[in-house]
Amino acid sequence: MTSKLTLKEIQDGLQVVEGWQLVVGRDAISKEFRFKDFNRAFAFMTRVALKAEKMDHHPEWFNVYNKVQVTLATHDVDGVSDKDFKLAKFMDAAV
Ligand SMILES: C[C@H](O)[C@H](O)[C@H]1CNC2=NC(N)=NC(=O)C2=N1
Repeated sequence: MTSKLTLKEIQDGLQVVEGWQLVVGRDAISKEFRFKDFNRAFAFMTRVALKAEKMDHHPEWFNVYNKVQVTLATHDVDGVSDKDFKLAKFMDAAV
């Protein structure tokens, strides 16, 4: 059963991942990834998409050229869950 993390749990989780921030005014975490070019950005998105589908947990993201803006939240609990931090850790390692 996925549970909604408390603010303290989210803040603790943010210490473990790299460069993620709490979205002001929303229960979500966010990070901007920058790459050398579009191909590398899109290859990253492809790797993450396959993992997200396997996890059945999907990012909200926006890509323009070499930048990928990612926001993670768990709709099922209307907040942030461990699934978001699991995907965030995967993304940090998948650059
Ligand atoms: C039906 C499907 O399993 C659910 O809607 C999954 C799909 N992907 C998801 N992705 C995210 N980010 N949060 C969810 O709660 C979620 N739920």
